[in-house]
Amino acid sequence: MKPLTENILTKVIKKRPTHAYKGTFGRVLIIGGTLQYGGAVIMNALAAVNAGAGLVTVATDPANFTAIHSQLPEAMVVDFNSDLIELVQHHDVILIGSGLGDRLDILKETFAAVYPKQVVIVDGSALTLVAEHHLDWPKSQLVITPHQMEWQRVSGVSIAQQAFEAFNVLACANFNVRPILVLKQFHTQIYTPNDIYELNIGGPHQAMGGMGDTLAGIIAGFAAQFFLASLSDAVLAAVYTHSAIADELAQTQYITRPTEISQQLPRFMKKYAN
Ligand SMILES: NC(=O)C1=CN([C@@H]2O[C@H](COP(=O)(O)OP(=O)(O)OC[C@H]3O[C@@H](n4cnc5c(N)ncnc54)[C@H](O)[C@@H]3O)[C@@H](O)[C@H]2O)[C@@H](O)CC1
Ligand SMILES: Nc1ncnc2c1ncn2[C@@H]1O[C@H](COP(=O)(O)OP(=O)(O)O)[C@@H](O)[C@H]1O
Ligand SMILES: [Mg+2]
Repeated sequence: MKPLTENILTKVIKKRPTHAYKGTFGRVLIIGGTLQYGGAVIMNALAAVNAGAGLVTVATDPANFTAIHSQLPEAMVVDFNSDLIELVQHHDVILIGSGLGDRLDILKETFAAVYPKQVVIVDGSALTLVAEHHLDWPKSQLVITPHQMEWQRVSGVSIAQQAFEAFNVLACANFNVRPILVLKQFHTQIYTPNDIYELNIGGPHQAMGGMGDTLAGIIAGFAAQFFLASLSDAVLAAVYTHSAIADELAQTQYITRPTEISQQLPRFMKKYAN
C-alpha cells in the first residue's frame, strides 16, 4: 500500500485556461435527498460547486428546492420523480446515493441510462440498495465511496476482514465493472486499477454526519474538471483535499463541519494550481 501524499494535488489541480467557459469544467448531476435526507444533497452540491464543477444540477425531492437555492443559487434543481433518462445522459459525472433512502426505482433508472464514457459515483444509500437488491453496477466509469459497513454490505467482506487488502482486491475483481474503491474510515484506503493508497491525514474532528456526502461532492467536482488527469488521480486528489482542509481547520477548532470544508475549497485549491 502506498501513502497518499500532497504531491497528488500539484499533479491534478491545474490553472484554468484563459479561454475557458463553464462547459470546460464539466456537468455534474447529483441524485438523492429524500425528505429525511435533504441535507445530504445540499452537502454534495456545496462541495461540487466549491470544488469548481462547471454546472451542477440536483435531482431531488421538490421539498428540498428552496433550501438548495437559499444555500447555493449556483445549483439547478430537478424533481427526481420526473423522467431522469435524458437528464442523466446530458451530464458528464453522475453522483447518486447520498440520502437516496429507499428509492430503488430512481437508482435502477439511473443505472440503466448511463453510458460507458460517463463517470458514475455511487455513495450512501445507493450502496446499501445495490447490496440488498443484488443490482449489477452501471456500465460506466465507476467510483464507489462506501464506509466500512456499506462495504461489508456490498462486498460481503466483514469489517474485520477489511484489514487485509487482498480481500478487498478480490471483492473488486468480482464486480461486473471494475470500480475505483474509496473505502472510508480513519485512514481511508483507495483501490485503483493499478495501486492501493492509504490516506495518512485526517482525524476524529471529521467524525460527523455529512462528512462523506461532502467527500462525494468533491470527487464529483474533481472528476468533472480535471479530466486530463486520470480518473484515479482526480479521485485521489479529492480524497487528499477533503482531509487536508479538515486538518487545517482542526488546528484552531475542535470539530470541522463538512460545510466549512466546502467553503475552504477555492482558497485551498489556489495554492496548488499550476
Ligand atoms: N444531513 C443528511 O441528510 C445526512 C444524510 N446521510 C445519509 O444517510 C444515509 C444513511 O447513511 P448512514 O451512513 O448514516 O447509515 P448506514 O446505516 O448506512 O451506516 C451506519 C452504520 O454503519 C456502521 N459503521 C461501521 N463502520 C463505519 C464507518 N467506518 N463509518 C460509518 N459507519 C460505520 C455504524 O455503526 C452504523 O451502524 C446515506 O444515504 C447518507 O448519505 C448521512 O450522510 C448523514 C447526514
Ligand atoms: N476518525 C476519523 N478520522 C479520519 N476520518 C474520519 C474519521 N471519522 C470519519 N472520517 C471521515 O468522514 C467521512 C465519513 O463518511 P460517511 O460515514 O459516509 O459520512 P456521511 O454519510 O454521514 O456523510 C469519511 O471520509 C471518513 O474517512
Ligand atoms: Mg455516507
